[in-house]
Amino acid sequence: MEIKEEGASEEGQHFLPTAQANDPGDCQFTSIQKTPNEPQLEFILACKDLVAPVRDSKLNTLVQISVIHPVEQSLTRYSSTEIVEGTRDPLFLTGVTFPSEYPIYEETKIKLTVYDVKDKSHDTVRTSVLPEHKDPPPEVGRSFLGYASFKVGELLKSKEQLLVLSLRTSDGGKVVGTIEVSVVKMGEIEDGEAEHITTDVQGQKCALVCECTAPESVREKTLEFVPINLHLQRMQVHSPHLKDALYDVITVGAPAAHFQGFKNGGLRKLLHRFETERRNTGYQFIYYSPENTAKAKEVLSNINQLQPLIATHADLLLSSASQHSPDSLKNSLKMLSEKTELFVHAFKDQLVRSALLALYTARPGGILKKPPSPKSSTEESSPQDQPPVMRGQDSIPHHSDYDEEEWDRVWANVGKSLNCIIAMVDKLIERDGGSEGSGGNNDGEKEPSLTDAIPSHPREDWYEQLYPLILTLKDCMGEVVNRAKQSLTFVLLQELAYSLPQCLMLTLRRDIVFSQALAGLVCGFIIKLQTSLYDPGFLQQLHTVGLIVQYEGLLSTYSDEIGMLEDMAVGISDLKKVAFKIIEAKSNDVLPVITGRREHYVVEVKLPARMFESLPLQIKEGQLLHVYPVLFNVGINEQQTLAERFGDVSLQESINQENFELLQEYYKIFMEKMPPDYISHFQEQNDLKALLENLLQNIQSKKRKNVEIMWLAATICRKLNGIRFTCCKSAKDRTSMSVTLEQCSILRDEHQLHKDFFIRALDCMRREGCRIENVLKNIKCRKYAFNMLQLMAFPKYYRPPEGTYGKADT
Ligand SMILES: O=P(O)(O)O[C@H]1[C@H](O)[C@@H](O)[C@H](O)[C@H](O)[C@@H]1OP(=O)(O)O
Repeated sequence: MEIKEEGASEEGQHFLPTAQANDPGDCQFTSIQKTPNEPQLEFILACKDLVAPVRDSKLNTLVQISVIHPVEQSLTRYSSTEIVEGTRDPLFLTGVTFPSEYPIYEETKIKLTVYDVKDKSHDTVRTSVLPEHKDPPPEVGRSFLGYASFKVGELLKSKEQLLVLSLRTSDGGKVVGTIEVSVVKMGEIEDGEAEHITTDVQGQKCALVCECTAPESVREKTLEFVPINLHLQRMQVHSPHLKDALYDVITVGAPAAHFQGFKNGGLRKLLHRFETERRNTGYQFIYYSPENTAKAKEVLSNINQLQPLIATHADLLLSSASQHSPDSLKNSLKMLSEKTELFVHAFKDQLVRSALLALYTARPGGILKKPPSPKSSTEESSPQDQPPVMRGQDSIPHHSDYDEEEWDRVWANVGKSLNCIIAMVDKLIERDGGSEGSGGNNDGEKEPSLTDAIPSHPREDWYEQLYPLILTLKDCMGEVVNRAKQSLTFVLLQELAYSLPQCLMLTLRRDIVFSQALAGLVCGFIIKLQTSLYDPGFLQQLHTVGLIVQYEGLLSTYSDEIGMLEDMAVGISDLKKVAFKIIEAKSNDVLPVITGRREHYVVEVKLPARMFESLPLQIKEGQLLHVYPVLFNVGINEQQTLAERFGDVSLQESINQENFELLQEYYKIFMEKMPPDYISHFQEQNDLKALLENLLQNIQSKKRKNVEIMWLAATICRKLNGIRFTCCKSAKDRTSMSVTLEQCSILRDEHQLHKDFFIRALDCMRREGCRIENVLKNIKCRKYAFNMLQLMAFPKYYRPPEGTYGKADT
């Protein structure tokens, strides 16, 4: 994998005011020779023999880079390296880059301060300008180890542009190790000389890249999101007799959270365990199903909408009453009744009831208070059956006081209050000489007892009669809202309280894996689109069915690769949430744009006008184009032998079975949605049904290292116009064996490669072809990283020729 440093720290660029940077006074300083647009200065850092403050304790080091400008003599924090853990000789991958416009001169001094970081969570680096003699204030979570400084000129003029400086304690006395500063020569990385830099330098784990391009505070471990060794493997076949043909396979390292490691397994297992634990957790956390959680959110949202509406309609009713207007009174009552009924209906679910009990059980204690109750004006002194109502936080009853029926009564009180209002309105209108009642409740029924209980008032004031009833309705409603909000929030908190920390870790892992998978998919989709742009059958398939995306995995179900495969399986499955949209490019910028959130992403692919014009209308109109990802895995190396003899291959078996079903489902949709004439021609050419049956038999046969599964899956994918991927851990060794074998098989099956030449062609591809270049690019050595012993465990056609493999430092 390559790491490239790009650009320079924006943080650093903002420290000095522009006026100062352009100050003619600066000309007295010696400028650094440079080519326009190239960084002015780039260097990398390494420490040696660091002395830990406490003997034998581990060091997690970071270097803070500060600049002392020759005019100001003030110290400006410029950037810092990544943290390198657990070594006294850290080599930092994060370089230091000063862009061409940054005002540094040979006289500019650079100060390097080395810290031991104890608590990474505090390690946000703040920018500041300090007087030179002042050290930065102590940082929480890190302790100062030592510092060194040098002038830029000294570095540039040093032998091989390398300085080895002693690191000293702050009083300048004790030496606590050395720091090497080494200039990166321009073009070095572009020339490929630095291609051997990997994420794991001499055992030092590092996940940072392009550090200098972003302010340190917003660095989030960039490299974790980058796919490993992503390439397009293309075979183009020219033949004097047959049509030319093109075969593409995207090769990429397994999308997995490599940096987090696989000690606890991968996503497939972790997600499953998380769900199970959540469900089975006992008393402290109550498990609510996703449906209940959704219901709680829905009820809360209904309450928030309806409560103010009801209050408004209640006020309108009072206003109609004060105007003594029967029609307006009836209308207001109608609206009030409708909304109140909706409100009451919202609580029909058992959830609030059970959540109230759960809340009560979780937080015993509190004071019981008398509830408001709906009553007509005559009922003031004789409430019958009045339920106690809890108010606010302190209202949760003692255990012995809890009355499970109470909620029903509180809730029913709203309905009763409404009925009292209806009865009163009827009465008032009736007494006012109106001949019709207001209609009672929804069914046209009145509550006779309530109506009868309202006494007659000559020349009565409607407002005064209705006001206390409206107040009671609002009170009763307030009581219901209080309880419902408390209990439903409690439901939502259960989920959060239990799952938040684990959920965040899992989400991060899933995001890391997904982003790697997505990068590969976007690449594969764009390539497929470009190669098939003038194939009408393909375009029709694209918008009517969508594309199959088939991944071939070569990971073993043993040791770390189990977790890798578990990550990969989830990452690939998550790709079904991605849809593509093709738009016309309006400028030269044709980079794809990804929008959306975890549940749904849209990738906009831009095509130049001429190409865009040739697309079917549906695609031009922006129809979303879907993908159907499937993964088939067959471990082939010595680790898989161990898994088969002493371990467990069930992960591979279930992945293959599940994905077979997905593939079959795609085939079904394909057959249903593509036009009949296309299908009849397609069937004449390909017997997909037989291939699928054969694949299923092989999946179920439990044969060891059954590579037939991969061959069949790849063949089916090609016949279905799909996008092909091949993956192993680093996509350089096993992947190389597999894609070359696939290419030779295609030449044999589709392009008349004679069987006598099969092995020769295969060896030749592996020895001379682009895969050995891929290996060279990755590890600076033309050797597949296999030894004899490993190869003995490989299926026959996966062994490279003599001389192309051996001990290689990967
Ligand atoms: O490209 P890979 O097959 O994942 O490379 C493996 C190789 O197969 C194995 O023999 C060797 O010991 C290394 O583990 C390679 O993995 P790296 O990720 O270290 O390249």
